[in-house]
Amino acid sequence: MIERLQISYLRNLTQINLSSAACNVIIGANGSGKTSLLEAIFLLSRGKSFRHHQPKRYIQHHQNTVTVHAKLNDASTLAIQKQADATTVLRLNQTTVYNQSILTEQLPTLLIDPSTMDMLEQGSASRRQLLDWLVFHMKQGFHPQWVAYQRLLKQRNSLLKKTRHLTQVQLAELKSWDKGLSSHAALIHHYRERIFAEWQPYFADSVAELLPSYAEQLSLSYNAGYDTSIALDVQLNERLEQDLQLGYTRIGNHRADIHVHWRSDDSVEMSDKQPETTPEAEIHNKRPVLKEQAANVLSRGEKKLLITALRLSQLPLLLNTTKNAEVSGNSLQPRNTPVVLLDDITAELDDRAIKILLSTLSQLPCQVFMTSLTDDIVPLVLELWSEPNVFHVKQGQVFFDS
Ligand SMILES: Nc1ncnc2c1ncn2[C@@H]1O[C@H](COP(=O)(O)OP(=O)(O)OP(=O)(O)O)[C@@H](O)[C@H]1O
Repeated sequence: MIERLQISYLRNLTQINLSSAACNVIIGANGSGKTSLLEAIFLLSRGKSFRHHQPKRYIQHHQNTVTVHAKLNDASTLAIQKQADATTVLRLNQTTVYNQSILTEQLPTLLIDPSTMDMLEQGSASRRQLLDWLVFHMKQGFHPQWVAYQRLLKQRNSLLKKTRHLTQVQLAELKSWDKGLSSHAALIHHYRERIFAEWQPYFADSVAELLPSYAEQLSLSYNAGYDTSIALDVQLNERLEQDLQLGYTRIGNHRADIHVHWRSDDSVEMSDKQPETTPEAEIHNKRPVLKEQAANVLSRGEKKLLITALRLSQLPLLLNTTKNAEVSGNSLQPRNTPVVLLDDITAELDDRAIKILLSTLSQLPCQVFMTSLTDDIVPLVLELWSEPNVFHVKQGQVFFDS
């Protein structure tokens, strides 16, 4: 849990130094700097912003460096310093570390941002990251495999981009990369599949709470990104000509996806009208799998609830795993307390959903930072948490409401 947070030169936050509690409410007008505060915590945990990729966009104008420093309740300290050219320095307990994953592991951060509606409709990356966030924190072996896979994939893609006709030497090199990709792929899929199976009942529970009338209709599916019954290198070999034409690798773990499906009594009829071909069906040349995406059926408000359910359902699962917990007294306590960032939920969710979300969070051993335009949320927070911290943000200055 973050006890003290220091931020220098992040957007309009010049010098911030605050002490935090289990629940922290950040109230401020539009443009005051509330979201930047959440962005700072996310940056420390993940090494990137959830709003912009380029550091020069979030480093304060006329400054070269942004710094975020946190002291956790176990006295450990974490720090990130980023320059406009993306040069990054990371520190754990004042010692420089070279992998962001070390800080990510110390400070698991979950952003519940129901405004990100495109998550259901657009490319697979954000849905895949949703699953990978869980797998990273729950399966120790996952990250090294993922890093090794990405490295080989990058090499393969740059070769495919460079030429459409491989020399014998290049072909031999590519085949050795494919062997490596194949063995990493099998493990990555294995970890993802396991965690996905564990996640499903938690997702069903969250849907039952947040979207009770659709509890029967909504379900998740996981697509590995390739046909997992055949070794990836065999399939890559078969598709080599196509990949050379495309200039990139079309199948593999990097194409994995999570879908939310909608099933109704007339789902066959609905599906027949809008058939969806999954990559696996395409690879096999099988009959297309007919499915209806929940995003095609749900209203805007319901999609927000669904995105909230997807994220919220991850927390109890993470907290229930032994890798992330240790015995303290008679109970299991999380080793690294997850930090939940809630951005402007009062503008995105109705009162019922806010109540469910906050009461669920208040019962979990996690730390919460939430932003709000007004202090209407404070009475509910006071009901649910014993000693929340309330901050007011005005033009980049943070004031503690004692
Ligand atoms: N690189 C930058 N340097 C300085 N100020 C910036 C920079 N980028 C954005 N800002 C300003 O920082 C302020 C804080 O923005 P932020 O998004 O954190 O506000 P917010 O309180 O969350 O607002 P809203 O409720 O509208 O989302 C804005 O006024 C914005 O114009």
